[in-house]
Amino acid sequence: MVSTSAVIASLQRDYVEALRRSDVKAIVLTGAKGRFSGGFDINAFDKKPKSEKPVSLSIDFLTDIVEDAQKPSVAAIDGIALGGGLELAMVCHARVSTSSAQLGLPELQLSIIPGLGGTQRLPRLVGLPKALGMLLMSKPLKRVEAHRFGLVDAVVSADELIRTAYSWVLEIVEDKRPWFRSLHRTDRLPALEETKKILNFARVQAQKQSASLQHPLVCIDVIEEGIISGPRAGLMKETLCGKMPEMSQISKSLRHGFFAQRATSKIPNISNLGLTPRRIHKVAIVGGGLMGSGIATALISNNFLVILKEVDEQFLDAGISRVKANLRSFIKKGQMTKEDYESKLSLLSGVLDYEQFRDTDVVIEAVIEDVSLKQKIFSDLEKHCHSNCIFATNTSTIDLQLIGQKTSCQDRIIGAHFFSPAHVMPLLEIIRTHRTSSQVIVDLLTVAKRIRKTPIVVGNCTGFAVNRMFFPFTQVACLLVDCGLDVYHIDHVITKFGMPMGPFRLADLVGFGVAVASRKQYLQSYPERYYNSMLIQIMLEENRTGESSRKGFYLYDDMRKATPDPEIKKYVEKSRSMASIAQDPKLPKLTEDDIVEMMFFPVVNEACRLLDEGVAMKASDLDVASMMGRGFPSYRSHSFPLFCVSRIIFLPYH
Ligand SMILES: CCCCCCCCCCCCC[C@H](O)CC(=O)SCCNC(=O)CCNC(=O)[C@H](O)C(C)(C)COP(=O)(O)OP(=O)(O)OC[C@H]1O[C@@H](n2cnc3c(N)ncnc32)[C@H](O)[C@@H]1OP(=O)(O)O
Repeated sequence: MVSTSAVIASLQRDYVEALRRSDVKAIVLTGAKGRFSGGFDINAFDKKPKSEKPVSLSIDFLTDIVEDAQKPSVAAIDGIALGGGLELAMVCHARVSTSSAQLGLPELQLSIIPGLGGTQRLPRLVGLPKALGMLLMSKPLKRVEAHRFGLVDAVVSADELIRTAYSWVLEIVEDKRPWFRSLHRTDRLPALEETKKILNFARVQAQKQSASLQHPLVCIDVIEEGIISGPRAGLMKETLCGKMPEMSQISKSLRHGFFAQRATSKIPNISNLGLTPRRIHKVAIVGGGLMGSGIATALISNNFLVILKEVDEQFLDAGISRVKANLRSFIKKGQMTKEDYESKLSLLSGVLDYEQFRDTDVVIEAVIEDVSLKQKIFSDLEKHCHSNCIFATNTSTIDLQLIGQKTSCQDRIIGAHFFSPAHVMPLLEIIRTHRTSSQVIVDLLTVAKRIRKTPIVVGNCTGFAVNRMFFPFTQVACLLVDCGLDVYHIDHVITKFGMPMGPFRLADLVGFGVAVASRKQYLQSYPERYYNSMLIQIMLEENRTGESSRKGFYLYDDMRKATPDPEIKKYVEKSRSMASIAQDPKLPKLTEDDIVEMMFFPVVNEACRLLDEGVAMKASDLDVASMMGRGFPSYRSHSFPLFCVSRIIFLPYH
């Protein structure tokens, strides 16, 4: 792979040469293989720049040489123009794109300040509100919108792209078209007062979106500097802010996450065998509950033919209604059109028996966590499906060999553990036994990519990887409460650390019945490191089941708003009296960091065991599992270096 600095150096050399040559009137910049540019090589940010002198590519090259040149340039954009790629295109004096083009500045999702003038040129081309939305949400613009907002000057077919760009740039030379230097445009910038209002609103939104991250606010400051003090001052501030050490630490974590996520489907002795994924067209789902309907939604949304089997009409209607509700939520979020809704729903059919299973390519079982029921289903599937059909189970904990015990096709049995809600959560945990065939794994990896899930392939054990890694999380929380710490203080500290919710709010969401059932599995499998708190059991016995009963560790109103419940004091006291632990007077002095470490160090230990036992193949897979399966804050692996399991450290087990 050619290094970024080499690419930039050759671009600069060729550009200067083109400007020098008298036989060159104008310049067209374009990409290769249907892509303009995916942006800077993200790896380059870990390399120390050769020269100590801060060479500003943005000013010395792009602005002074390209934009202020005596010869016009036009960017011919096909495919993606992201990050530095779009910034380069915006330096040109016009932009022509194909209808497949995607143009965006996704840098902030990596805690990188767009460093080639994007913070100055984008607002001047598309207007301040649109530019802020694109930058802060890392949301690209596509064809019609890109043209409507003025990011591109024309949208043509791929065949016409270069020819149109050539004629466009020559018409600029002949003064038949305007010669815009986007850095100096002001026609799309609001008045100063309006600018301040828009920027302050953006600051509030950025804070709401992620209070702990500074780089979105820094980016807004850089934009503001350019509008108030002039675009060149903005470029200077952009260059300086791009080098802020604290942001580069967070960026290091986010860039690790970017590559780790892409590395999960690289599985030694599986993905490098050259196996061709088989055509998967029709998928059957057994069980139309919360998970089954979510999985069905994910599949039909990505054009799979799906049959949903339930035990009777009532359950089937309920399952299909859940799928419809899920699709409507996509429409509400602007992720699906009303026309799409009908076409996707037409891919789903409900059944009450196995008759239509004969030509299914994959079956995903998603019934309750009952071993004998699952065994019966797999035995029936073997009778009704063709001999290459893949049998997947959505179980979150049960040993796959147990599930497939009553079949003779263990090579086709695999785990497809979705995370609730299955049509939203990005992670798919693929569990293989030592008998699962490589072809079946490759096929399911392909399904995962098609439904836009990030797969991690793990071995077969109680809890697999994600739930096993995090089972100490709730254990320690209950231990700390039995030792005297407050339930809501623990939840507050963990939420403040960056988790989507604390362990007790999570227990309410999952439901106490599931929590108690899965704990039994862990007690059987890992008795030596199991803390048997009675807290949840006590509450379950008094019909507190969590969010579903509107009473758990919190009280819930009709809008699912959680409010601390003073009533739980009696359960906590009963649990403490049953625990054989003396109240620790030092406990109230625990700092928030102490609590975070006590909650996460055992998780890191469990992660290291998963690696040591070969259940997980790469530490970075477990980083991805934590971030995408449990919402561990991706920007945190730097401040909690122990957690970034890639740097394995065995810790004394708390
Ligand atoms: C000159 C020395 C530099 C020293 C540093 C000093 C800096 C000073 C100046 C600052 C300049 C800043 C310029 C700019 O503002 C900053 C940037 O441009 S940051 C990068 C912005 N771009 C992105 O964030 C895009 C990220 N990529 C994607 O979104 C997607 O990959 C894609 C491009 C849409 C393609 O998607 P897919 O087709 O699904 O393919 P994959 O995602 O699987 O990717 C395929 C393959 O490519 C690797 N890859 C993709 N993008 C990058 C990238 N930007 N850098 C490095 N590698 C990239 C990806 O990891 C996959 O690799 P594989 O797994 O196949 O090995």
